Amino acid sequence: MAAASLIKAPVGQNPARMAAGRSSGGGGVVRCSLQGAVVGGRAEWQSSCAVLSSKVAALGAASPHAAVNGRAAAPNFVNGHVAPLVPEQPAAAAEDGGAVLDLVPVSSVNGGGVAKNLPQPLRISDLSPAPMHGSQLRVAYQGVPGAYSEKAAGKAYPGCDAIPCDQFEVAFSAVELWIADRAVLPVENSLGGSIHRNYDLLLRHRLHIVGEVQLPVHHCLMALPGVRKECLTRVMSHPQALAQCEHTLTAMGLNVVREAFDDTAGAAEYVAANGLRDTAAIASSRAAELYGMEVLADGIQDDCGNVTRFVMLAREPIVPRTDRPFKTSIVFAHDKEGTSVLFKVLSAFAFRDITLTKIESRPHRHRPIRLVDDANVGTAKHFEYMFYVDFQASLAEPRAQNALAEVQEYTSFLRVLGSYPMDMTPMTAGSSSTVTSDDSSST
Ligand SMILES: O=C(O)C(=O)C[C@]1(C(=O)O)C=C[C@@H](O)C=C1
Repeated sequence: MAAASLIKAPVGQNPARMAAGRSSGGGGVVRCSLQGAVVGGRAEWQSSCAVLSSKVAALGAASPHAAVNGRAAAPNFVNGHVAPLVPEQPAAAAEDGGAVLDLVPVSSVNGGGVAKNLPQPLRISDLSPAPMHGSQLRVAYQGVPGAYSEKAAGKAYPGCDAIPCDQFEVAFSAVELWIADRAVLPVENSLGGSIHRNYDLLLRHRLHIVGEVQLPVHHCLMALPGVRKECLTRVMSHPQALAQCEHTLTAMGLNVVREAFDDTAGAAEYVAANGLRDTAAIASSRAAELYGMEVLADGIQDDCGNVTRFVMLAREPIVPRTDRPFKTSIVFAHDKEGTSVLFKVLSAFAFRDITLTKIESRPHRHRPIRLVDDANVGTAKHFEYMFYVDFQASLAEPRAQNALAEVQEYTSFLRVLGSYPMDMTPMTAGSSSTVTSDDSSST
């Protein structure tokens, strides 16, 4: 299988998992047809399933009879990365009108018909296990119980087993090492902006974004029972929380030292555990309950619309659909000087009426990216900046696939971080309605 990989593997990535290539000649894509797939290891099997599912779904879009399980078109999609569109193959029609997905290598086919006496061919329904809800999922988050990340995990996967981690990196590793099924991590806040650390980690790890939650964040100022505001000389919390309450603290006359802590609830726990009667913490009301702190002021965030966006991460991507609003996150880089690459990339979306919801540039000069060439030989490449873009379209939509195929023309590195349901729950403070999560079993 020739490998003209066009979506490059960042440093530390397994290039085999980044198989992608052009439809014209020598594609790194695992070449499949609906009549059967030449499958190798698990990763290739998954890639061929994803590519086949996109073709079956495209057939489903073309004719009502070929619709499979009512699912709309799935993306042309390999291991979470867009594979260029491959020419459609005529599908073998099953008796019930659904397309037959023959993923099992057949030893003999009599006269072009389906092979006899072999295991039944897999169907799309076999590839999409029944949705598993939070109650059986282990979800890693950064912080201790009472952190907003814990609340976000519960919103994303109601009833899940939330696993506290002392660092964001540990949450990523917990999923990669099968200790957790998902990770839920904050990526931006409506007041404090992006949480850059996690953008960098998204690039360095191979997890996929499979969902998002928008969490209204309602901060409380708290201290040990009986401590009065006038006795305070210090306020501790997560830097984001301190930034989100800066003006209110000043307005309250608390011109005291601000001290950063790993997470909001951790700050409350620390003050309580050490009996600090000159120190307050900024955290959630649940943290106050958990650690025996008294709330001195409630709702001290500078803006009542204070919302933090979290993303849900998994080892495998979901197969995007078009039956609900989807968002797609990508990261790209280029090494072409002065060729208005950004303008061309943004126009690839604008001319297809695709709305962008985020653009973030991250300096990357000193951290090489591993690029994989046509012979699967990796070389380290330095880019001045990595650009993160979120757009409102599903990879199941041809306009999104075609936009990304065009973006690939302009960039030296492109990776799809995920295509996932948008969190459409109302953004009222304290709203805790559940979000459409990735509806997949723990993978
Ligand atoms: O410290 C917490 O409680 C977290 O969940 C982290 C975090 C963040 O990193 O932004 C999440 C939501 C709030 O914006 C404050 C802090």
